Amino acid sequence: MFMTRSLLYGSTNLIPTLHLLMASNIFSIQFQPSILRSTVKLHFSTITSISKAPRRFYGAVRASKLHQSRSCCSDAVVVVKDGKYGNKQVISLTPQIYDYMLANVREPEILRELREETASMRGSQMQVSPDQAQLLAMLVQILGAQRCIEVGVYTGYSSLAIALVLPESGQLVACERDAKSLEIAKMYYERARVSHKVDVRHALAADTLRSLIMNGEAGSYDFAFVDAEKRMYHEYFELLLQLVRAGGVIVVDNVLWHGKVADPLVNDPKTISIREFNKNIMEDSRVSISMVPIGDGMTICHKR
Ligand SMILES: C[S@@+](CC[C@H](N)C(=O)[O-])C[C@H]1O[C@@H](n2cnc3c(N)ncnc32)[C@H](O)[C@@H]1O
Repeated sequence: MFMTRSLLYGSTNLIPTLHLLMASNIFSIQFQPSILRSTVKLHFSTITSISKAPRRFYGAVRASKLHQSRSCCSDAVVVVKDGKYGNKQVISLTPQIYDYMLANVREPEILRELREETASMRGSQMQVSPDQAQLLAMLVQILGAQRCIEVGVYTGYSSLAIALVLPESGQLVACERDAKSLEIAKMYYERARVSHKVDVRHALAADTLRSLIMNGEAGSYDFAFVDAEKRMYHEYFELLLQLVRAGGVIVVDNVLWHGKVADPLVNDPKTISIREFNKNIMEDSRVSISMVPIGDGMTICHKR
């Protein structure tokens, strides 16, 4: 069983929140006792029929009363009761369903090895999950990206997933402030024979992004992934918006922040920063957006 960060954080932070929301009748989801016992693997929720559902619907999921359907997997399927949208069904990821999903991820062997080697390391819950890495790699491939930036490398799981699908002439600028975790990342770039595609920048990410702009590289990148300091999301995004070309993509991780962004009682600086980021991006006509409930939530921003 993979322990993604969203699953882990769900255990400690979401239960009180869920109880609170249930008490306030904002929504009700009945968890199986067995699920509660293994709450380390409780996942917030995710949505099926993304292509069919109107974007507004996702807001309705958060705001309206949710009623659990009585089905064979009654802890999984949630029916949204809302006159405007009909009785839409969304799925709440259980450990069983998430296991199933992960069993359907094509994780390259070298990524599996990196994940397993770093699993016991401090901060390993920060790593993107295999399903997230697969989505990032696919976006890079769909874009035909040559030039990418990652903000927040850690031991290199997501950057390696990107580098593996870049063409031989491709470049990934990998921004990380922690030298120790970069050593592991570099070792795996070597092992995967992608070192020539990765330009490692050991510095504060915002400084690196500013230096790229100063170097005349604005508008020359196809893809960027943001996964570093949460209080800097606004700044990273503004800098990356300069660096990415029209038609390019910026993916921002942790936009659901273990569910805390949806809880008005949580107001620590990181939560406020991500909540503000989410609010601002909704009104930002420079990009089209899609918030995807994968991992801890990722927003895909397409620059116009
Ligand atoms: C969530 S982890 C990145 C996980 C990585 N994307 C992966 O999948 O393995 C965030 C990383 O950002 C780095 N970081 C935090 N603030 C930073 C900053 N201001 N500049 C550069 N790196 C930073 C941390 O050291 C940490 O390694």
